[in-house]
Amino acid sequence: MNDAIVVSGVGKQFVRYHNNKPLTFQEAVLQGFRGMKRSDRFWALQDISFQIGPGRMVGLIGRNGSGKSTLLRLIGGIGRPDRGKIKVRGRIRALLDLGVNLHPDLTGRENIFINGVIAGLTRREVQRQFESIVEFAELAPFIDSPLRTYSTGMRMRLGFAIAVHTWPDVLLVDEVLAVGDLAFQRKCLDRIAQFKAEGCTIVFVSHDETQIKQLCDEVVYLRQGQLVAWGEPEIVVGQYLADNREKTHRVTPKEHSIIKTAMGTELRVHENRFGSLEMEIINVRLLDKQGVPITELLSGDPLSIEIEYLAPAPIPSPFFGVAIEREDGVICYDTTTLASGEILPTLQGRGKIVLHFKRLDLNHGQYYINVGIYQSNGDFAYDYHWQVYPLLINTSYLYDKGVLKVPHVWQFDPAYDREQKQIYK
Ligand SMILES: Nc1ncnc2c1ncn2[C@@H]1O[C@H](COP(=O)(O)OP(=O)(O)OP(=O)(O)O)[C@@H](O)[C@H]1O
Repeated sequence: MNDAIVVSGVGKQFVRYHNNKPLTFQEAVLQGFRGMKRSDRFWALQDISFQIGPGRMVGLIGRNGSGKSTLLRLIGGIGRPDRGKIKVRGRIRALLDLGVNLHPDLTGRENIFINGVIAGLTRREVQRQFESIVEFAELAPFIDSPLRTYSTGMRMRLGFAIAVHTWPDVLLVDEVLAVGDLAFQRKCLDRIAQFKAEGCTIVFVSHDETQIKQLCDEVVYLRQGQLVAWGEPEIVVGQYLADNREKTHRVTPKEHSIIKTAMGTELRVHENRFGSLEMEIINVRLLDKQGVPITELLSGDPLSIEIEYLAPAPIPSPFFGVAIEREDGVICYDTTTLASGEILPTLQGRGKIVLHFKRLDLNHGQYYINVGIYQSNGDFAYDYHWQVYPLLINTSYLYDKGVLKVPHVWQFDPAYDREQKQIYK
């Protein structure tokens, strides 16, 4: 076999415990002993088969609880499949629960030595790598403090730094990039890209489809423990996103009162409004640099998009998205709080979030600002307003083509020909 990883017919069962277990004998009698069965078994993974060639980078995608981490753990040798087989060639390094093996009472320095050795390095190798690990983790001033004085982010950085200073043939990465600030995430991604360039086989779990599409050669899509698709990132991620959109359609209530926005558009579910409405967008304003509500903007001017929301019950870490769509359906720009590295806390009640564009260099034309609030994993939208907020972009010159109006000047040099002739004389 030439493949680095072969997963064949893998199934994994877990035990699920029930909450309705009777607490007292009296309750058990009242429930007719139905709740006495404390648990049952379920398949977290079923009949999963795929192969990964050496040096390939493969993304695992799927909704919450679809089995991604379980699969990654099994590939990493943590637990055994109940059915089927997994074969991995070479030394594996798993970036799963970073920081789990770090000891709180030992200093950063001591942890580097112990964990380096656990990861298969000799003491001398750790010694040689030490400075580089500390530098990567950006922890030099704290390296002799006990780990319990570190923040979660600092521990993660140390865990990641130790892990990436070993030389694996197969690297397993589970969502670790959601940790730390944007600059550190960038550094982790660069390091992973370097591993890839050095021929390391990588399996990568992420909820960020854009990242998956950018980095991976292949994608495996899991749904409820089953393999839905495996192949080209563009196609498989496309299928995953289409499924998510379908879920948003499914959770959108059949009927809801029609609401008129401040701009005068009627919001109608299943027409221009989609989502479970557990959390609602109650007002959106497009504002110019003076904070004045607008529906027209001069290309190159700043624009702020103010979104007011209402969450009657707590909503854990939702994310907000804004897309600029041209009248003909071309998505000119699409961004989310998540993509910008903003992890929001649990939100409840009324609140406001504003997205500021320093300048909007779009070409002249009619656009819409689409606005959405999404469940933390992007499984579905709580509320998504499509083609509700119009924005007309004006430019002083109407003959340019394309989506962008890139600031530019033409510079003509009449002396060029004369100068060239002199040079070649
Ligand atoms: N040790 C365990 N015991 C019992 N059930 C488990 C265990 N580990 C995972 N599960 C269950 O198995 C299913 C798959 O979980 P898994 O963590 O692999 O999903 P995931 O796709 O990684 O989810 P997420 O995106 O939330 O991390 C879930 O229903 C989860 O509750």
